[in-house]
Amino acid sequence: MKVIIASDHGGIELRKEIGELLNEMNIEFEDIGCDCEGSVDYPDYGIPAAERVASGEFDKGILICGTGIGMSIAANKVKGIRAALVHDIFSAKATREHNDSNMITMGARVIGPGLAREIAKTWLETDFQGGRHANRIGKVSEYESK
Ligand SMILES: O=C(CO)[C@H](O)[C@H](O)[C@H](O)COP(=O)(O)O
Repeated sequence: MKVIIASDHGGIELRKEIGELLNEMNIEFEDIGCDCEGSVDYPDYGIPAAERVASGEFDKGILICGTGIGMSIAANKVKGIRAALVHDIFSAKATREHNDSNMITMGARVIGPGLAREIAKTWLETDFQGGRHANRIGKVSEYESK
């Protein structure tokens, strides 16, 4: 599995924490920043990361901003991306099983590093269930392709 991670200025520390987790899990990943002193705009990092997941270069992506909301909105504009804003373990598991989410977003101003690590680990280790959920995802993809 190959994972891409990115954040804006609000998520730098948490993104580094997630990078450490990926190292511990022996998961190959690329960290595309930001490595910035001041403020940056989340679409400048979230959209390129989402494009690289949508293209198949990466299997999954983890995006972090202050709230996770901006990153989620931006990533979901990219065709083929199912980015889930997740701040609890139940949703982390459910969004893999039911939504086959290929990205998660988290807010570094919402949750702490311990929970963020557990969410990322759960999400990375959970498989899509297919079946009725595949039909539903198909309907979203069909609409997206119009
Ligand atoms: O949460 C975010 C977007 O949904 C961003 O990470 C920022 O935290 C938010 O936009 C606030 O930005 P600021 O420039 O740090 O005030």
